[in-house]
Amino acid sequence: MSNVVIVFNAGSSSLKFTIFKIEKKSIIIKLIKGRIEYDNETFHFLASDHNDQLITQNTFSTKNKEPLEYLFSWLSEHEQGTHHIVGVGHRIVHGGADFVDPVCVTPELLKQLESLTPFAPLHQPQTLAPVHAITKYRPQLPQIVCFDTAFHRSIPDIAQLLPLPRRYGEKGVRRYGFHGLSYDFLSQRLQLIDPELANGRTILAHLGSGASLCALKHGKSFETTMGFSTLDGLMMGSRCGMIDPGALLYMIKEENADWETLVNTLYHQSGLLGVSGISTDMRVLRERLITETDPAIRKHVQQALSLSAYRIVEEIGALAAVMEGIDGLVFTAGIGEHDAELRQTICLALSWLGLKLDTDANQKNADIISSPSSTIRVRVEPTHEELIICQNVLPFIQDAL
Ligand SMILES: Nc1ncnc2c1ncn2[C@@H]1O[C@H](COP(=O)(O)OP(=O)(O)O)[C@@H](O)[C@H]1O
Ligand SMILES: CC(=O)OP(=O)(O)O
Ligand SMILES: [Mg+2]
Repeated sequence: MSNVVIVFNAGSSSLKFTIFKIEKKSIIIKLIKGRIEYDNETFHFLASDHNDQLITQNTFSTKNKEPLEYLFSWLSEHEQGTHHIVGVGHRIVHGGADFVDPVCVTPELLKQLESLTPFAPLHQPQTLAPVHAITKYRPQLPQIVCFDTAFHRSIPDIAQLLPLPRRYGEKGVRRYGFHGLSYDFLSQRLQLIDPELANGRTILAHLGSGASLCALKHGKSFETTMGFSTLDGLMMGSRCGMIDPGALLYMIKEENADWETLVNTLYHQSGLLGVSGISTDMRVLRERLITETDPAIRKHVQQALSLSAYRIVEEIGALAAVMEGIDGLVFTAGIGEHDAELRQTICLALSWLGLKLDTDANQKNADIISSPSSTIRVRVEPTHEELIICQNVLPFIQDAL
């Protein structure tokens, strides 16, 4: 019987999970990886084995089945008495000012984390949902939560302030930063494969459905593009990123926009979707640029792609300025790992800094995509938020291993 840990990585567009086998108390081996994707009143369940071979693919109506209940019944069938679940790890998007280190779930802790929902009104309930589900379906399992905000606690105090009246700061309205588990993983990975970048001035670019940059200086987060909320910084799949707050004042005054309308506009209808009018999904937009025959639609798709790249270049410039230079650039997450075209646009725009792209290596999604004479080393590195969460779970469950 193998001891296994289940890790949940709930994000804006899906709930990913990974099942890890734990050997000799500390060796982590990936067994199964899967995701649950929500689509109106249905959910899709996909799972693949350690060789990334698809083992299950199903679609259900949420009226008939609760996704996590299904996951546990699937697990019971699938494991056939071979797996013993010893712990569960979760990504929680917001730890507020108080939670930095991973912590074991208690009813009291859950209440405290729920009280942070006003700071991340969409993500906090999404990332807490699997915690609630396990409390319901497997209450005996120890659950450990890890925070997306934690890695950014090293950002200088001055950069954590928002230039608003003091009373907002006192209520917790300040800059936090997100995608910290991804950045923590990458900084540890760089320590192994490229210590010079890990300890130098490196910009980590997490480009997925949600997107942000982290300025990694001497191994720590020095600045990041998301701030108070997951709306800040880069343009994303359906989120606007940084915009002039005057645009919100306009929506409120001229269109009587209420909270729900603003949430829907800024979180769900903006970004790539808003500008293209077509999709939140980078792959769909790339395809559409090739197949679309209507020049007006093509123009909008092209503008969405160009604006997304432009905003990344702008923010790289800002982060390089506050770090007083840049030695490395690392692309990660769905878009960062796979979209050679976007990486090329960004890298060409940074050639004035001495960045030289190896276009062949870039097309192949190679580990290093800059040429040897480049002043900035550019890497493509898959992120693994689930692995870092599993590592964080292990100290809590040593007695059970
Ligand atoms: N081969 C690819 N080329 C371009 N974009 C891709 C590719 N594969 C995935 N993506 C994009 O990555 C994004 C999703 O990234 P991901 O990191 O999985 O997001 P999340 O974890 O936030 O759900 C989508 O926009 C998707 O189109
Ligand atoms: C913090 C955030 O934006 O997360 P995600 O990319 O999962 O939406
Ligand atoms: Mg993600």
